[in-house]
Parts: sequence; structure tokens; C-alpha cells
Amino acid sequence: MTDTSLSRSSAGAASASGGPAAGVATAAVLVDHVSHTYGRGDSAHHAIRDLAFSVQPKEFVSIVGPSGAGKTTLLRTLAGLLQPTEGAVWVNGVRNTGVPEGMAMVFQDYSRSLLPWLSVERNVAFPLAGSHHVPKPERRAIVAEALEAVGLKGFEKRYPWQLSGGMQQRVAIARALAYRPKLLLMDEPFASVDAQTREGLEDLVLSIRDRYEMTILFVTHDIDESVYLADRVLVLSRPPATLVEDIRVVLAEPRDQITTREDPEFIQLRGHVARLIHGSH
Ligand SMILES: Nc1ncnc2c1ncn2[C@@H]1O[C@H](COP(=O)(O)OP(=O)(O)OP(=O)(O)O)[C@@H](O)[C@H]1O
Repeated sequence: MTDTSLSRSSAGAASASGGPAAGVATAAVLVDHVSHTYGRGDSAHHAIRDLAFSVQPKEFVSIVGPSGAGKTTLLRTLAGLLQPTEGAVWVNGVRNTGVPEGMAMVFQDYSRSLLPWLSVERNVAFPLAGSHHVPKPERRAIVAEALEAVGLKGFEKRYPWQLSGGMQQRVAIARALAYRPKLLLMDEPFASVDAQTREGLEDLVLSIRDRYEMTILFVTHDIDESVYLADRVLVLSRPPATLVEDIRVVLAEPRDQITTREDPEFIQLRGHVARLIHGSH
């Protein structure tokens, strides 16, 4: 059922030339012994320590851990928004020195990530607006496809404040899709919506993963959600966060909100993840 924490060699240490070691150059994401410390001296806070793992293209990886474990810190280093204080992150074989090519991020707080004065379609088109590489007719097609993929065809002219929370998060997801990302980072994206809406959004994410052939890293507090969605669940310890276990999730496909959650393997996995998180307190 489980793969224990990746060893240094399997996570892929950097080669002598400074590039990722052979065999991991094809990884969508390679986290190479990454640590991050906020502040210095007496006020230093070690958020994550020596994290090492890789993610293959099109894999769906959930990241869970106790509150304050450093999940967001890890995601921010993957997004190139934070530079690790030790180690390096590689995205599609390129070492992160800033925000990597082909990456998009979706946050929990959709109300702050959408621009209230722009219509739905203009919010989705926003990342393309400054791009000289995408001609206008193509932009329109990309926006229409993204809105259709998230089930918001017909809502193009509405404004975010005219939509429910779940619909606003769909707009935020469509905007991420407009980047045509190969890597999608999601930080507790469904924490602010009700349980039923959440289930719909979970299934939406699984469908867009297949349709857009993306690699997804998904931070969540919800243990059931982490197992339901993922090919692997990474369990982090309390801070400074280390990798407690890298769990492979093998469940019948396609996943289904009722039958998957009734599957004895699902029930066993969620219990295992819960014990690891509670054990790390
Ligand atoms: N900019 C910052 N400066 C100093 N400390 C920070 C900063 N950002 C986060 N931290 C600290 O680093 C630790 C990890 O924070 P992080 O937000 O990554 O954890 P998390 O696992 O995502 O938390 P949660 O589960 O509560 O969402 C926390 O103790 C937090 O207080």
C-alpha cells in the first residue's frame, strides 16, 4: 500500500554538473533536499527541512500535514515565489530561479484572486492580456474552452459577485487553465465552499487533469479529499516539516464520490493518513 519516504538517491540529488541526476530529468517536479527558514538568528523559523521527492508528469499528488507544517511554504517554493534556503526545485528539468514556465496556481481565497470589476470572461482572459504571443482570436478560443471545461459556459458576461462561491472558484480554475499549464499548484482550493460544492469541484479537477494532461500538486487539510483525488499522498510532519511518508494510492478508476469512498482500500488509506498526521503532533 505504501512507499516509505524517498531516500536521497531515489529523490534525485543534483549531479556534479549542477543539473538533476540522470533518470529524474524527466520528472515534472523534482524537490532536491529543500529547506526553507524564515528570518535569521534568534527569530529564525525553520518551516521545511530537507524535503526530497519527485513527481512524474500527469501525476496527482496531495500534500497533507498538521496545521502550520509548511505546506504553503513548500508550494511557494515550487511556484518560485520563495527561494529555498537550501536545496533546489526543478520543474520540467529546469532549475527554478523564479516562477517556472507552464505553471499556474489556484488559492483558497477566490474572492481575493478574482478582479470584481471584470466580467467572468475578462477575469479568465486576464493572464493572456499582456501576452504578445497569443493573438486575440486565439485568446477568445482559449477562454471559451476554459469556461466550458469548468462548466461555466453561458456565464461569460456575469461578474464574480453575481456568482456563488463554488462558481467563483470555477472561474479561478478557468483562469489557471488559460495559461495552458503543465503544472497546476492548488493551495486548499476548496476550503471555503460547502461539502456538496466541494465534491463537484473535486470531480471537476480530476476531469481537467485528464483533459489538459496536467501534473497537479494539491495542498489540503481534508484527509478524505487527499486520498480521493490523488495518485500519491505526501504526509508532512509538524514543523520543521520533513516527509513522513509518500503513500501510493491505488483505487479503481474513474473515482466516484460514492463507490470510491465506500471502497475498503480507501477507508484503510484514510485511516493510515490520519494516524500519520495525528502521530506527528
Ligand atoms: N513570511 C513568513 N515569515 C515568518 N514565518 C512564516 C512566514 N510564512 C509562514 N511562516 C511560518 O512558517 C510555518 C509554516 O507555514 P505554512 O503557511 O507554510 O504552513 P501550512 O502547513 O501551510 O499551514 P496551515 O496548515 O495552517 O495552512 C508556520 O509556523 C508559519 O507561521
